[in-house]
Amino acid sequence: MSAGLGTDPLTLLAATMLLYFVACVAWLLLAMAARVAPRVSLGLALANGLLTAALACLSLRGQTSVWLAFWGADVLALATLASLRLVMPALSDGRDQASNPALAWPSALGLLLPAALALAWLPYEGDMRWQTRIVFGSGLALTLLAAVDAWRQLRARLSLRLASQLAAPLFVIALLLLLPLVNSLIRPTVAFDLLRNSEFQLAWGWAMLGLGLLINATMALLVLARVVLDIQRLTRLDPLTAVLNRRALSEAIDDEHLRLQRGKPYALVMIDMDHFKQLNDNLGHAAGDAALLRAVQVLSPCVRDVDRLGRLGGEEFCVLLPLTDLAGAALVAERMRHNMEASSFEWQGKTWPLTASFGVAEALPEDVSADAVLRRADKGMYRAKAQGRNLVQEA
Ligand SMILES: Nc1nc2c(ncn2[C@@H]2O[C@H](COP(=O)(O)OP(=O)(O)OP(=O)(O)O)[C@@H](O)[C@H]2O)c(=O)[nH]1
Repeated sequence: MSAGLGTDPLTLLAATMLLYFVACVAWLLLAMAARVAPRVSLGLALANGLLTAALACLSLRGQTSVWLAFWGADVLALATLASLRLVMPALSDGRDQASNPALAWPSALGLLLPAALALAWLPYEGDMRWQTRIVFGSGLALTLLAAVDAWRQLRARLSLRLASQLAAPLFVIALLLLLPLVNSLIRPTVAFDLLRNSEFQLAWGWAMLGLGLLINATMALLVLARVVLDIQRLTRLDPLTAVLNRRALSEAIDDEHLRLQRGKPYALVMIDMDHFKQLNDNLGHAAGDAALLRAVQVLSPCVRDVDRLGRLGGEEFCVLLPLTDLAGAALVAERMRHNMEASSFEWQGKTWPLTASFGVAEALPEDVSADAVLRRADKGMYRAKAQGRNLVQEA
C-alpha cells in the first residue's frame, strides 16, 4: 500500500464507483419522480452512469477481455465527459443566448467518435502513450468546452465572481486531465494507470473523487436555483400572454407610488378591448385568446423597457409609466390606440377589427394610495367606452 494516502487503488476505485452510482440514481429520481429540470437531470444521470460503467470495466481488468477492460473503460469515460458537455446548454432556461445547443452535439460527437475509433485501432500494449494522449487530450477538450459553456451561461445571469466560483470545479477537472497528458509527453514510457499503486496515481484518484462530488453538488445547486427562478417568474406572469399578472403589476405600481413621495411622478394607462364578447361569440374562445396575444404584440413595442405592461384580467390591461406626466402618458396611449386600430387580426381566414378604449391618469401628490390613481384611469377608460370606444380619455 502506498504511504500517506490511506488506501489502495481498488478500494478507491470501488468508493468512486459507489459515489457515481448513487449520484446516477439520485439524478434519475429527480428526473423521473420529481420531474425537476428533467433534461439536465437525465443528462447528469447518464454522465454518472457512464462513469460508473467505465470504472466497473476498469475494475474487471484481468478478469474480462482487453476490449472491455481497456477500450470500454476509456470510451465510457470519454462518453461521460461528452454527456457533461451536452448537458450544459440544457442548463439555460432558453431566454439567454449564452449557450448554443446546436454546437454541443457536433463538438461532443466530433471529439468522442474519432477518439473511440483511434483507440479501437491502436493495440492496448506496451507503454500505451498514444492511448493516454488520445483519452486525456479529447477528455481535456470536452471538459474545457463544458466548463466554458457553463461559465458563459452563469456569467449571463450572475456576477463574474460567483459565475467563476461555480464553474471552477469543471476547470479544475480540465487541469487534472492535463496532468497525465503532459506526463505522457515528458515521460512517454511511464503509462498512466489508475490501478497502479503510486502516490501520483492515488492523489489523482482522490482528487477526481472529490471533484466528482463537488460537480454533482454544484449542478444540484444550479438546477435548484433554476427551478426557484422559474417558479418566481411563473408566479409573476399571466399564463396566456406572458405579461405581468395582476398581482405583480399591483406590486410594481405600489413600489412606484412610494417613489412618488420622493418627487418621482408616474402615470397609468388602463386599456380595455372593445366588443370582446362579440369576438368570442363570433369566432370562438380560442380566437379570443389569440386576439389577446395579438393585442400584447401590438401594445408591447409602444412602451419603454422601464414601463410595465400587465393583464389585470379578462380583456383588461394596464401600463405603468414611471417618470411620466399626464401629457406623456396620453401620447403613449394614443400611439397604442392607433397601432391597435391599424393592426390586423385574422382567425381561420376571417379578419376581425381590433380596437381598445384607453383611460389615462397621472399620480398626484394628494393620492394617498395607488388605488386612487387606478380608479381615475379606470374612470377615463369608462368615459372612452361611453363616448363610442376606440378613444383615449384623460382623468
Ligand atoms: N377568449 C377569452 N375571452 C375572455 C377572456 N377573459 C374574458 N373574456 C371574455 O371577454 C368578454 C368581455 O365582455 P364584456 O365585459 O361584455 O366587454 P366587451 O364585449 O369587450 O364590451 P366593451 O368592453 O363594452 O366594449 C367576455 O365575453 C369574457 O368571456 C380570456 O382569457 N379569453
